[in-house]
Amino acid sequence: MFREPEMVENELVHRSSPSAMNVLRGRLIAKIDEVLSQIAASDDTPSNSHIQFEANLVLPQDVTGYSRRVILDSIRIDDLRSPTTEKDSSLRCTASSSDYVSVNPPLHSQGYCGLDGVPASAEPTHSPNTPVAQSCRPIDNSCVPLFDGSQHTPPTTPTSSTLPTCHLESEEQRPPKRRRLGEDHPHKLEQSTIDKLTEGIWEQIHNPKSLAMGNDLKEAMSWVLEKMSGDTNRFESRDLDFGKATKRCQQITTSSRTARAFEVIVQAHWVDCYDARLTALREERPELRPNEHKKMVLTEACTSFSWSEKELRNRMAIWKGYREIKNAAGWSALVFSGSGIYRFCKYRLGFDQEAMTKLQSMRIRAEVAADTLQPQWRTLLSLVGESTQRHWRGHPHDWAVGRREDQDAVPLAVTYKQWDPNFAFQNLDESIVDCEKWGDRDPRRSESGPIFMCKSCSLRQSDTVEENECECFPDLYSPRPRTSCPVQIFRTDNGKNNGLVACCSFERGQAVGEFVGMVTKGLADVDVMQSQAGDNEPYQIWQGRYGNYTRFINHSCVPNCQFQTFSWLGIQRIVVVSNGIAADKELTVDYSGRYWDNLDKICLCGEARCRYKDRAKR
Ligand SMILES: C[S@@+](CC[C@H](N)C(=O)[O-])C[C@H]1O[C@@H](n2cnc3c(N)ncnc32)[C@H](O)[C@@H]1O
Repeated sequence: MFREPEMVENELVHRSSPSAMNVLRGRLIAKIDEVLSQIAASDDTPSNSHIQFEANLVLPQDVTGYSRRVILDSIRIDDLRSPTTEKDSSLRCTASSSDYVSVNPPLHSQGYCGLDGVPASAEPTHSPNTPVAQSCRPIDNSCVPLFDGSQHTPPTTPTSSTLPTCHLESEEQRPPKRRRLGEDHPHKLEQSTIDKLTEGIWEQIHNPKSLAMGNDLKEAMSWVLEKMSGDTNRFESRDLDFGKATKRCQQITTSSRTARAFEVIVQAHWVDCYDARLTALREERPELRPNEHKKMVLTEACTSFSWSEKELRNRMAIWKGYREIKNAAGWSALVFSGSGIYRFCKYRLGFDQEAMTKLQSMRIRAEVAADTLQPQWRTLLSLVGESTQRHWRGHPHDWAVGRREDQDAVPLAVTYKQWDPNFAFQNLDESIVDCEKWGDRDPRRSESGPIFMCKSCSLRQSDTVEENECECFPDLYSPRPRTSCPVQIFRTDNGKNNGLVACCSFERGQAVGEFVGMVTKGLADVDVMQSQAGDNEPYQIWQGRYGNYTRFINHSCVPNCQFQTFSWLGIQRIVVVSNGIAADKELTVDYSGRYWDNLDKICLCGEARCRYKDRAKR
């Protein structure tokens, strides 16, 4: 019923005619030019590196099942770079409307950050019980945050006080240059197939509509069955109702995806059963040679499937790939792998040890995300006799994951236990306004409508699909349903306690998330984001006990994100915006000099250009 996709790309791999060679040559020259100019222009490539050109010789799966690497040539980066290569500094944030500030630098030494119960730096400095005086400094025109990063013992509740406060403050909005939709991006590195596969898995796990379960699935299937049995009541032949067609199409598309997930699970499991059958036969018939055992099992299977041996072998090669992915990355990765897995397993480009290591390291992470975001995925496993019990419960960000295969995920509270045995953090989608401080006013509101025009794009903002025109940050602000942001809280391995890692890549200018917490004022002893909407009274956003994943973003002297203010429907928001983030990278912002000036820690960002790594000497 669900056909495996046909191969449409990579046709040239199978041809060797002179014209095919010419086409290949032309394509390669264009590709190499593009990649070289991108790398030459990139800041991230150290000058003493070199680029190696390789080809993959893909052998038939039934011979080895792996591709073989052929090294062609290499070139030094230094030889590539021309003196005219310039850095794009357009994203250096020159103004934002918000600053992170730490309010009266709390007590800290090793690693408790200003956000009540945060992490540790490597440099113990003063007694955790001794408050360190910190004062708020005037705000400059940069939009980098000023986390306090210094607390050792976080307060359980925020306190209003007259103590000096350090915070992030808001400035006029000047958004970073954003890539417009549809704009060409000449400097984009092609992803390898394993990267495409893993990103596909993460995207599907974070998309609440990726699997159709329960009634949706039943309804779609019963519709298909009715249609097949000739009942046309539900969609007359002349019925061109667009809304109905869209709904139906969406239902069937998602259901097919679910059925496809069923298919790969069952096929991977079938390979396990095939091996088990082979082992049993070896014991039953020890007098036969290994090839004879194999032949017997294949013949048995060919008869049941009604396939030729060649056909079965070809399919088995792909199914073995599914099984390898399942063994490395777990069932959840298989379920959410989508159609990309077929191509990956059929052509096996990049299906090597490195890919396996990458898949192994995502095993627990993918399971945490799948269990907490789409717990119903496990019901699919009942087909192959696996446990359908959910293992990871709660909110996806109740867990701090590891990035290596041998690192388990741990409850978030455990990672703060040494500083705060009662640590608790409530995940919010939206900020909450502290009504004790603000009554029924929201200090972030500067316009009351009914019509709101975007200050960035000058187009209309609305919470209805028909009226909204603003597409500035569609992942966060649009009437369309939102998907979860593909990020995870992870255990850093260099003394920063937790951090935030990107599961998928984020384009430059794309929103990572809104800085969400409690909108309050007058707090001391804690880190807050400080901002002001128009002429309103300044406000603070405190993330000590309530907030979202933006709370876990660490500092880097070469950050890949920045804070920016944005007004949606008249309410000021503080948005973490990507400067261009590759999948699997830690998300970072620049906390700014003012934040670090008030800290007695060293910076552990590890960048060659780190400004705060040698603070003792300073
Ligand atoms: C907003 S929190 C970030 C999340 C934090 N790492 C956690 O585990 O909750 C800021 C604190 O993280 C730590 N931190 C962040 N970036 C750092 C860096 N580059 N070097 C050292 N410590 C850092 C500091 O303790 C800082 O006070």
